[in-house]
Amino acid sequence: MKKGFLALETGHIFEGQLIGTEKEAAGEVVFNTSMTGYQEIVTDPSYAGQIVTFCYPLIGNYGVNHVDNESTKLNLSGIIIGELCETPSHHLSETSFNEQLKLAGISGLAGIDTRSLVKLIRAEGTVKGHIVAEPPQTDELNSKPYWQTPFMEKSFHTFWVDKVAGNKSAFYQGNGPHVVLVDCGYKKSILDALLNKGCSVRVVPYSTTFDEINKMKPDGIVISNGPGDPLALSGYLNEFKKISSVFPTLGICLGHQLLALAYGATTKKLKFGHRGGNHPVKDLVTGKVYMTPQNHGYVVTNENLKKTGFDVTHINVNDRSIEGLKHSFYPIQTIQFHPESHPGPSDTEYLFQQFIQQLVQSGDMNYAIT
Ligand SMILES: NC(=O)CC[C@H](N)C(=O)O
Repeated sequence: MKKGFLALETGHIFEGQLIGTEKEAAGEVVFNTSMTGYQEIVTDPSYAGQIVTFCYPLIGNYGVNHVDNESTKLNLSGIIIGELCETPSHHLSETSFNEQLKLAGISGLAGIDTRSLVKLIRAEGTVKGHIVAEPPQTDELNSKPYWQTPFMEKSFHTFWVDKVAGNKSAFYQGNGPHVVLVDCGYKKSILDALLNKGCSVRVVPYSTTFDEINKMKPDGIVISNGPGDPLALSGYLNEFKKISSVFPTLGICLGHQLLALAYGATTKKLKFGHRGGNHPVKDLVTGKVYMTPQNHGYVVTNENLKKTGFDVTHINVNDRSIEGLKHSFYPIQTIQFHPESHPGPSDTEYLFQQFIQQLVQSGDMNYAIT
């Protein structure tokens, strides 16, 4: 394997071996603490613009299959791992992780001391990084243009430029409530969670207007997860507000942030984000704490929240940040974490159940939730 380097905005350089397509890559360097689920992570659209460091030391050991992809593409900019396993063992495995990276045109580095990299990110905050074949010169490392790309500010729109060509609205017939899934870069597991409960689901792009959605006569709306800074969608907030003030709405991750912004809340960037499979979240209504899968760099803040009509329903037990909101007047529930899991625990799947129950009741439907 060829030598390769991770150069960080802080001036630190890590040496490892190039994997995947062995091309140069750049992005915001983040870390994920999940012990399994690398296939779901690399295919989760929310990582667009980011280089993901896997904290778990061995990656690739159970290979890659055709059922666990969260989207049809690998959306992240690169990956960083400790040890790459090239001899996977799993009854579903069809190819190796390295092969998957190559086919998708994604580069990465193996043999990196991920523990010290993660400690650095925790101390310095999320940093920009370049995966390169030659160690960069000091003057390059110190030059502003090298670090100028605003990965997170532009990742949503860059992701959609790539996606639009192959993405059409789709309809999936079920025998339950009709849900419009507003696609901001949705994970397949969100669609599956709704379909498994019998819903009919229409997937529409994030730019679909209230009038267009109204004509579809949905029973409810789910606004999905997605990449980048939620403020990149400022131009669409009015429509999200109109849609959610008429139809029962569930917002997940980016969808949660967008609904909060639409009603006048603010968002900020976390120092190093929440990405992993065991983030404890307290449901303030029941007092129960759930383990949740998470993947986000931005959060809704308490500032202005009173004026929005939203009440906090869930908080993060580690840093007390906002994890869920419910509107006091409109039927809107939003959550910062991922009830659809994949990867991670499905303890909060009950939120889909609650949402669908609400649609059934408001639509006066004769339908049993599975
Ligand atoms: N998973 C998501 O939807 C992430 C939302 C947003 N891009 C963030 O990083 O905070």
